[in-house]
Amino acid sequence: MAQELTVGIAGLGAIGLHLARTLDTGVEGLRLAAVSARDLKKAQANVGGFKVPPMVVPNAELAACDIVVEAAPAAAFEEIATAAIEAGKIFVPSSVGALLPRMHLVDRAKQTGARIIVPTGALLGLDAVRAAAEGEVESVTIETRKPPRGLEGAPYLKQHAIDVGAVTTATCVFKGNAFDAAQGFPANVNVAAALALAGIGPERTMVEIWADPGVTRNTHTIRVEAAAARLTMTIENVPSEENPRTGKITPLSIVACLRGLTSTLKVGS
Ligand SMILES: NC(=O)C1=CN([C@@H]2O[C@H](COP(=O)(O)OP(=O)(O)OC[C@H]3O[C@@H](n4cnc5c(N)ncnc54)[C@H](O)[C@@H]3O)[C@@H](O)[C@H]2O)C=CC1
Ligand SMILES: O=C([O-])CC(=O)C(=O)O
Repeated sequence: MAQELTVGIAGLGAIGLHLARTLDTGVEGLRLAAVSARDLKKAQANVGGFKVPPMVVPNAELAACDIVVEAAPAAAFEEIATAAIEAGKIFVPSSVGALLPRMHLVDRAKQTGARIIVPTGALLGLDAVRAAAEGEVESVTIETRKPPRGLEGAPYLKQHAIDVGAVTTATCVFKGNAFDAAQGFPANVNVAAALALAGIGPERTMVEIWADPGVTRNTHTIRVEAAAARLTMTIENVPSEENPRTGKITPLSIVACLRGLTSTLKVGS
């Protein structure tokens, strides 16, 4: 049998707590060893009833685990990522947008032996996008539509004095590349960052963000025009109760991603 890998999770919100609970119920080849959070006392209470309670540690100490999953706000990304990468571990980011302006971490990982594994997260089809990007790709676009409250608090909206609370019809609030989208909407379009990394990069990947009172789900449509194929794919994510910005499928995607690190049978590229 393959060796068991220990997992550390940074952040116990919509993604992290769900993931922690799933690992505690038992996932072959993986053991939840440690968690971190902003409020360590609250974290202790959250995991206290687990079958096998993990250690509650500061962010940097998660790097003692084989795999570090970041599921914290983007502002905490650098501390969590740096510790894991310096220690040569497997780093699985949720705040993928925060990786785009820190691509030096990828170079550093090459030196330390760390790996950075970006999960598909709230998106779909990154296997096909990666395959297409092995050949010629003309264009990659993503259109994100969220119920207005799923965009609340984004720095771009504040800078441009856009009040999504007042939106009554579908309104395009951003059009630009994935790099700028990730900076302006750090808690809303990590999917665009993941798409950019899978395909043709953050400068060439084009993004539209819509505040749409007509949708109840966080909806992402990817369009890829490539020499080998044309892709059009849509995912409609049920917003999680804990954080309406985050689709419920996100922690499930991370569980699937972690299983892929240890499973004998792995499906999809
Ligand atoms: N890759 C993807 O497809 C997706 C990524 N995300 C991103 O994943 C990240 C986590 O999302 P959610 O779980 O929905 O957020 P959340 O807000 O529900 O949970 C974040 C947790 O981190 C904790 N936290 C705050 N500061 C911290 C610190 N300095 N160190 C450690 N923990 C800290 C908070 O107390 C909270 O419990 C966000 O950046 C979000 O934008 C969200 C949805 C999809
Ligand atoms: O959950 C979603 O639909 C997408 C999301 O928040 C993100 O990409 O950050």
